[in-house]
Amino acid sequence: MSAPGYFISFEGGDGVGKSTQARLLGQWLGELTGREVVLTREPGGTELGKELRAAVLHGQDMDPRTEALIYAADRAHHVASLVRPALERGAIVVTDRYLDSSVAYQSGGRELGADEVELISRWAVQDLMPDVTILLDLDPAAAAARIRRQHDRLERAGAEFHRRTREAFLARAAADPERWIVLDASATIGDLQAQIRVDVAARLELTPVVEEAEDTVAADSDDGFDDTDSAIGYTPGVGLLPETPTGPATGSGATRA
Ligand SMILES: Nc1ncnc2c1ncn2[C@@H]1O[C@H](COP(=O)(O)OP(=O)(O)O)[C@@H](O)[C@H]1O
Ligand SMILES: Cc1cn([C@H]2C[C@H](O)[C@@H](COP(=O)(O)OP(=O)(O)O)O2)c(=O)[nH]c1=O
Repeated sequence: MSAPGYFISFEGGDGVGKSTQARLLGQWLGELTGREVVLTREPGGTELGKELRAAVLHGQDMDPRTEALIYAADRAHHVASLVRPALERGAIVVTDRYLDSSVAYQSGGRELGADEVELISRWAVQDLMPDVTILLDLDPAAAAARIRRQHDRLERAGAEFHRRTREAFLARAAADPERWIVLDASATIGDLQAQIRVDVAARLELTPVVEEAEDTVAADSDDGFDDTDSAIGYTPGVGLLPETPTGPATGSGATRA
């Protein structure tokens, strides 16, 4: 039997806007459903994960298999100690990257076998997969221009690496349209968030309550993580909800069939 919570992942290249959108979605889903929301990320969603993140992003260079295993180890601990217990409590878990990043970066980017990379991670997490995965797709050069902090080891991997990674994400999404939502990340933060809310609510069979959701987007885009650069000016609450609500405007929460 599957856990009573919901598991949502954001995927895409570096700087496409995943952490910004994950934070906004998590905040809205909490208000909408009244459920606990756990906002997390890979690598580095746990204390041990922070050490693994530092090693893989800022440590010495390493061969692709070592890199793949560090991401898988981070994921195993993340799922066992944080994600699965939260889902079992009925929480909504929103993660900034998950297993699909390994397939895109370590297989698409580093050119290890896709099936092998997926197998390692599937083993690590005992096959726990997201209910919904949102791919924010953007030209890697445009995404890199959004990153104002110093680039890490993966971000320095080169244009061809990031082109392959983008293609791998798109191919993976095309192969499983029931799980994936693919969005053009060149849109504004507000327009993207509005679309994500509509799509996620539909996939998870949640009924958005527009009046209650309108006030939930804060101007502060700090995602709580220490090394992401996520400051941009925009008008809170403007353009963050669809013109036409997808569900009845009455009611006090969300329903799941
Ligand atoms: N849709 C967007 N348009 C323009 N800038 C954006 C957009 N989304 C995010 N940003 C900005 O781009 C930078 C990277 O965003 P972030 O959410 O940290 O991306 P990621 O988590 O994918 O690396 C931040 O400065 C953020 O404010
Ligand atoms: C989770 C994961 C991330 N990565 C890479 C992608 C990123 O370049 C880097 C760190 O992820 P992240 O902090 O999410 O980067 P960004 O905010 O720039 O998108 O690790 C992998 O190569 N494999 C993985 O399995």
